[in-house]
Formats: sequence, C-alpha cells, structure tokens
Amino acid sequence: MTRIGTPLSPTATRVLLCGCGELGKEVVIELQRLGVEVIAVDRYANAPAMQVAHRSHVVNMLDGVALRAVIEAEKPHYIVPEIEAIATATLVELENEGFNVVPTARATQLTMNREGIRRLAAEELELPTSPYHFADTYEDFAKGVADVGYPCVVKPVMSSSGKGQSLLRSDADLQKAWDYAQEGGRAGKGRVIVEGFIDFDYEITLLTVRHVGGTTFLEPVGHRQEKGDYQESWQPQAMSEKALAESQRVAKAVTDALGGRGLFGVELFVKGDQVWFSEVSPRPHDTGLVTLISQDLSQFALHARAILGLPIPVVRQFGPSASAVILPQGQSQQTSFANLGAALSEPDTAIRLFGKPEINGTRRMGVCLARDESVEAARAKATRASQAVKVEF
Ligand SMILES: Nc1ncnc2c1ncn2[C@@H]1O[C@H](COP(=O)(O)OP(=O)(O)OP(=O)(O)O)[C@@H](O)[C@H]1O
Ligand SMILES: NCC(=O)N[C@@H]1O[C@H](COP(=O)([O-])[O-])[C@@H](O)[C@H]1O
Ligand SMILES: [Mg+2]
Repeated sequence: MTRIGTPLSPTATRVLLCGCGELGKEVVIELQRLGVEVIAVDRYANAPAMQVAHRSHVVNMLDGVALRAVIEAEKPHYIVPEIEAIATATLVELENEGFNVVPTARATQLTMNREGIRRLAAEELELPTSPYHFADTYEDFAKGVADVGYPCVVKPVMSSSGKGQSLLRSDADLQKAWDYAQEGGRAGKGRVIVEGFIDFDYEITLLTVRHVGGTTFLEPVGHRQEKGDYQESWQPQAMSEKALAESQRVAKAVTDALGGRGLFGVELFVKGDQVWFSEVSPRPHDTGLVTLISQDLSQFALHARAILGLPIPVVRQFGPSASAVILPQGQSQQTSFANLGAALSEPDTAIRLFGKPEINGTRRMGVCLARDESVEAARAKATRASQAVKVEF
C-alpha cells in the first residue's frame, strides 16, 4: 500500500505498535511524520512511545486473548512488534486471518525465543554460531556447561538486554548462574541456553533493511556491552573487507529466511576475518540509536519506510558517530535530568530523554549522541555528554 490516508478518519493508515519503549518512540515519531495513525500498546501506562502516539492501550502482551481483543478492536493495517515478549502464537493466527505482522509473524515467533532463531541459523542455514546447549533442569544445565566448556554464557531463552544472563568461569558459578537465569527472564522461569564464550576482537550490529527495492546494509555499528546490556555504540566499525563480506552474507541469509519488510539488527561477533552469528532483532536495535545522528535516515525512519512499502534509494552517512547510554540506578516516579547545558555544550551532540515514567533499579532512561572527525573522538564526546548529565530521583 503506497497510499497514506488522513489520521483519525476512515482513510487512515493505522499502525499498532506492540511495545512502547525508546525504540518504539522513535518509530512512532517517524510514522507521525508520514501522517500515519499510530496506536501504542504496552504493559504499563505512559510508556515512551505512548506519549507520541494517537492513542494507547495498556495490555499484558503475553496474554494472547487480551492482545487479540485490542487488535480486533483497532483493526490496524500493520502490527509492529517492538519487543520480544509478545504472544507470538496469536500474531501467527492473526496473520493467517489477514492481518499484516511486521516483518512476519514467523520472524517474531522465531526471535522471541532464542531456541527458534538459534536452530534456524545454526541447523537449517548452517551459519557459524557459538556451540550451544538448551536445558530445562539444573542437571541438564550442568551437563550442557560440561559439554560446552568454560568460559560459557547462560541466558534464559526468553530475555533481552542481558536480563538473566551470566558468564561462567568454573563450577563455582553454576548455582548462581542457574538461579539468576530462572529469575531474570522477561517471561518467567524455564529453559536456558548455554553458549560457548566467543573470544571476539569486536562485535557489531549489522543493520539490514528489507524493503520494496531489495536489501540494504547500513554501515556496521560497533558496540560495547556490560553484563549483556549495551553501554555505547559507534558507526562505522572498521572491518576487514572479508569480515564485512562475511557479515553481509550471514545477515542476508538470516533476514531472507525471516522474510517480510522492515529493519533488522543482526548481531555478529568478529575475530580477524571470522564471523559468528549471535542473534537478530526483526526491528530496530538499541545499538542502532547511533543512527539518530550518523545518517540522514535513521534506523527508525528506515523501518517506517520499509513497512509502508516506500523506496529507500540511498542512505547518506554523516561521518564517524557514537551513542552513550544514560543508565542510572535509583528509584523514582519523577526523575529529572540536570546539567543538560554542559552535556550539549560541544558541537555535533544531541540527546534523547525517553520520558520513562518510573525507575526501580537500573534502567536506560536516555542516550547521548555525537559526531566527530574519528570514531574515537565521537565515542569520547558521546561519553562526556552522557557523564555530564546529572540524574536526580
Ligand atoms: N556466546 C557469547 N560469547 C561472547 N560474548 C557473548 C556471548 N553471548 C553474549 N555475549 C555478550 O553479551 C551480550 C548480550 O548478549 P545477547 O545479545 O545474547 O543478550 P540479549 O539479552 O539478547 O541482549 P539484547 O536484547 O541487548 O540484544 C552480547 O552482545 C555479547 O557482548
Ligand atoms: N535490547 C532491547 C531493547 O533495548 N529494547 C528497548 O527497551 C525497551 C524496554 O525498556 P525497559 O526495560 O526500560 O522497559 C523496549 O520497549 C525497547 O524499546
Ligand atoms: Mg543481543
């Protein structure tokens, strides 16, 4: 459909977003710019994307009955998942009934669960991955660790942003890692994956857009993670020609297998010319926040274009860029961000404050962005900006 109607009228082009965090907020802003009517759904009120949508609903998105009810009532032209933890079986049913799920219901189902995407990539597509073992019980988990060997990483099969994830170095870490994986998942207790630790030189997100005119790869985004959660990202990551070609091959294979239209974040580990597939988001990626300052069309604008069937003839790079998260720890329902003048005092900097209504522990509340002559300078500038922000609870 390349026609867009008038929002809030019978001709409206309606998009329903499942998940309303910082990534969804930027997608909604891009859809709003194109005159799309946006309905935002998440598990709590006043979520970031709800604050910029036409209207919103608070629904437990893991409850298929509740999710179906809101989708049937809103009759969106496109259903756009923004997080993994959704009743994806319901999305499959809805797609079969004629709804359009972005990029496809199967893609959301396979990537919601680490087992689905890992088996697709490693066993069907035969792409290089870390060695792995899935386990449901402590005994089987311990056996999996013995098979994979130390160091290894354990993660709940349903989790993101490092929740429930640990690095194990010896038998002494087994019990604690198992307990944390059982508590830390986004969708409760259950199965875990044990992965052999890949001693990579660097890791990237290869943002890949499937659109009406084909597949476009963006410049590789390098990033640094702590406890499985992203701290800073930069673009472009310098890579050997071979490693870049292999990354694009892997990304093409995975995104073609998932199908549909939209932007994907393909996570890869790189050592020399060697590349391992880690996982993929069939949606914008947190490390891709850097594209808000590095490109004329950000990953969010590209997602909107791809979804709506609009062309993407070129993506213009503005030069070395970086993002650094604002990741405070505290407890508040009225967080403030001070010293912003200092944070934005240098040229070519920007900030996003997500407007999350609550913090209870550690939560990503914003991000600082910077451009400079080199990636190193951009990273240092983004980090200076983020450290200048004073968070008050
Ligand atoms: N097998 C591994 N070997 C080496 N490092 C790993 C491995 N698995 C995970 N990591 C590290 O932990 C980070 C987070 O892992 P992963 O992406 O699987 O978690 P996640 O919870 O899905 O996070 P997100 O939702 O942010 O993508 C990776 O980016 C990488 O830095
Ligand atoms: N790595 C995945 C990721 O970054 N997802 C982003 O974080 C939000 C949840 O944040 P919250 O945990 O603060 O509610 C999600 O809605 C999405 O925007
Ligand atoms: Mg990841």
